[in-house]
Amino acid sequence: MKYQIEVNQLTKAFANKPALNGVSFQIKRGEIFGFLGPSGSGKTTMVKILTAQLLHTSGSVKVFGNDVRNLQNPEQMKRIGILTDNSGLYDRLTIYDNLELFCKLYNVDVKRIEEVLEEVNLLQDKKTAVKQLSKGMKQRVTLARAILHKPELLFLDEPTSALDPTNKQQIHTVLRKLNEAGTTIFLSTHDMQEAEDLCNQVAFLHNGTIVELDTPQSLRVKHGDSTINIRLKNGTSVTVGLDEAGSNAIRDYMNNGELLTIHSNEPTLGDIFIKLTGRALQ
Ligand SMILES: Nc1ncnc2c1ncn2[C@@H]1O[C@H](COP(=O)(O)OP(=O)(O)OP(=O)(O)O)[C@@H](O)[C@H]1O
Repeated sequence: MKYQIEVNQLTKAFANKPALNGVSFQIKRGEIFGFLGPSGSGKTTMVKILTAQLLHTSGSVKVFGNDVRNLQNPEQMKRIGILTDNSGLYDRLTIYDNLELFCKLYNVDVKRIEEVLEEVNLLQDKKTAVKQLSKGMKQRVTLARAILHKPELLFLDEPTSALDPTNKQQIHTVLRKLNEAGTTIFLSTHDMQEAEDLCNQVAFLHNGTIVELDTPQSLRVKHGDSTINIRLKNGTSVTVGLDEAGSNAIRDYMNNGELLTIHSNEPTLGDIFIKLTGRALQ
């Protein structure tokens, strides 16, 4: 099996109104695939379709090489983990007791609870009731629950939305480690920095259609203007091209001791999204 996920000409309509239209992409094992789009572009709908919670209108969707409906089989369902904004945690139970319930559901040894809480940096809080947790801590419990059964494929729908930078970083660290250990990740986000930091491949979603799909690096090269910005010690700035004239200019500034800093003018993913769609992701 070459791909963990294969989507071909997918369409999803709600009451004849299309939410996703002609969407195609493939995700290889071990990738972190970013599905980027502003509010209402169809990200959650895509996650629900890929996790067999919602049926698509037309096109084909394969997960682990089989029709997505195979995920309704509990044994197949155990191969995936899902984190959505609907946490499904029991507020009055402790972190540990919440995870214990899921251990029973997934037939996972309770020894795994301490291991997973260590991973999300919550071991010392295991006896705290969920209702007493901060938003960031709660989200880390939700992540712990999603990875409790060591899924091969993890779906994350806006996992760090509205979290502070520290909690966001902690979640990113966990995701990187999981990915290094072989977990494939489908990440829906409107946070372009998150996508730059984590993803091997990104799809830009606009009004239910993919308008661009590539590696972040290739997108930056494709949509960049191939120039370098030079700041000189006298306070002025100069823009030069990535050509012989540009390199001669840089060499001269260096030889004359005039050079202060050099910056590439590569666009961010956010810049590229605005260029393609005319609107910001946030
Ligand atoms: N159950 C539903 N019934 C009718 N329309 C729906 C339903 N679910 C989603 N939609 C519509 O489909 C479109 C895509 O919604 P979706 O929730 O997938 O977007 P999103 O990118 O996840 O947005 P957000 O970031 O705000 O969660 C929207 O126009 C939404 O109103």
